[in-house]
Amino acid sequence: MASNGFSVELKDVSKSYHKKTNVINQMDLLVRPGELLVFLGPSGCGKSTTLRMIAGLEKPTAGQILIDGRDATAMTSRQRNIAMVFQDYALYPNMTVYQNLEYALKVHKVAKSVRQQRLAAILASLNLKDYRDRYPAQLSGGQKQRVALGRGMAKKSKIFLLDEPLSNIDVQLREKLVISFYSFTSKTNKPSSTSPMISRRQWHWGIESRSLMMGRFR
Ligand SMILES: Nc1ncnc2c1ncn2[C@@H]1O[C@H](COP(=O)(O)OP(=O)(O)OP(=O)(O)O)[C@@H](O)[C@H]1O
Repeated sequence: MASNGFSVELKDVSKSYHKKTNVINQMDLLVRPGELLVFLGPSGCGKSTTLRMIAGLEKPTAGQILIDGRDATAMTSRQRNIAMVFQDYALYPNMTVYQNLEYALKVHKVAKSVRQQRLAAILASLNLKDYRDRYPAQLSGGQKQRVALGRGMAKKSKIFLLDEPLSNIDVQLREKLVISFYSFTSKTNKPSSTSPMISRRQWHWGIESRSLMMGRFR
């Protein structure tokens, strides 16, 4: 597919903690740019571990991870160009919603006018306009998850790793958010569930899923 998003490839990857039985055993996986992959499975089967290895937060015990076709072993998190939304949100407690979203853009030296425009659109699409000046401690779990999701959207990362990003969000809002998220990360900017690359059925998997990974269209 013509795209400048990043591919993710796992080759024969295994992972054990404390030299015990493998949590992940010889896993092979290829996610091409623009593809969306959802991990489904029982608690403890290794979904988060897989995402954490791709993000560089855990090292595989064996095997190789390639990001954009390059060995990820020596890559920093920034070089991997990954946005990861964690189960625990990982927001900065001393920053407001707006500042949390803006921080990533400041680090990447995005101009103020562009920041303002992009963040206004993200706040609107995530139903967060009324909360922009609140601190994380003043938000519900679902509102915090939306801020964490917004941060990945703001950065326009090449790869999104979302670990239970929607578990605290009610069903109606889930669908709206997934479509908003898709439109922000897609080249076409169409919040369409009829995209040739992602079928409606896959969207429902995504919406209901516990962990999901998506490459970015662009
Ligand atoms: N830091 C760690 N040290 C030791 N064992 C760990 C560590 N992190 C995870 N595990 C174990 O590895 C296995 C896989 O955990 P992981 O968090 O990847 O599962 P999961 O599929 O994401 O589960 P859930 O759906 O409950 O979040 C579990 O048995 C867990 O107890």
